[in-house]
Amino acid sequence: MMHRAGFVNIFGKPNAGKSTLLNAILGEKLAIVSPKVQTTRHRITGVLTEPGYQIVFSDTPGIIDPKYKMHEKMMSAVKSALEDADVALLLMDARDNLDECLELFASLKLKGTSILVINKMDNLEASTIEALREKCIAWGKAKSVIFISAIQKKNIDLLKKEIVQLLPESEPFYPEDTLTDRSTRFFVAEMIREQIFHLFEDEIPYHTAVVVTLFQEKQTLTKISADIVVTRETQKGIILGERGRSIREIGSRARQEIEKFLDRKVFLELHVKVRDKWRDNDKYLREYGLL
Ligand SMILES: Nc1nc2c(ncn2[C@@H]2O[C@H](COP(=O)(O)OP(=O)(O)OP(=O)(O)O)[C@@H](O)[C@H]2O)c(=O)[nH]1
Repeated sequence: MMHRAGFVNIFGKPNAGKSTLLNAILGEKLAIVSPKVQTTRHRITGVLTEPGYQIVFSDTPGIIDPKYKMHEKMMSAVKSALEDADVALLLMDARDNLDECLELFASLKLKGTSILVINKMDNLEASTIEALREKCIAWGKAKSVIFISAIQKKNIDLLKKEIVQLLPESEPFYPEDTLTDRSTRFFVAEMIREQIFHLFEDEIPYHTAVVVTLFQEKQTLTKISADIVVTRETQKGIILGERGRSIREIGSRARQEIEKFLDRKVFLELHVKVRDKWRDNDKYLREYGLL
């Protein structure tokens, strides 16, 4: 039987549901999902291996202002990801302005084939879906148009089938049991960062990076230390909370998530560090794995 394999990039505006879709397809919690925008800083690659095919996914950051150096890096990641993909999933929220999204997608220099994926169909009436579908098909720039609900896992199998059809004939790129080529440390850092997103409003999460400084597999548990890096002393105070209440909360929630992910007991130690302007500094960005 012919084997297909290739690279697929999910592309869309912040909050379109890229991380949720990736998780729905892979069935594992790989990318962090949060109702706030711009939580995805890295190119996360998930690998789906099934009989007859292998799909290598990349969850690229949404479109954003190159306001900070970090954002410039994210934008260049978006560009290269688009260039080297066999298939691009152009993902949009069904409630976003259609014309605006289509214009945006049309402006991308896509090399491979693209599928227009309209997410959050659970928010729409059937008649609205049909009207939208007609407009999308009339656009004509995508190979196909698929409505999904990433959160309810609706039409995910249909989408997978469509992707596979568009993949080139190729041997698999990764061993069969590979789920991702990101290190466990990376996911651990993301899980800690996710708790910061859940616990703090406004500015704080955007000024925060998490670096895992120690990852030790002991006989009965895994010992992990991590630094939460912020830009100002006042932010450090907020992360710590009154008598360390907030950081204990972050630690206990993150530990539970990490234990589920690693499927073993975890001892988690968190420290808060102040690094002035870390987001504009190449040295720090490299250290935090953002370069
Ligand atoms: N109703 C509904 N909400 C969804 C669906 N998919 C995602 N969401 C929600 O939309 C929000 C954004 O989802 P994410 O997956 O974090 O979006 P993203 O595109 O990865 O966002 P960034 O990380 O900011 O680039 C979250 O609150 C999700 O729960 C869906 O199918 N239906």
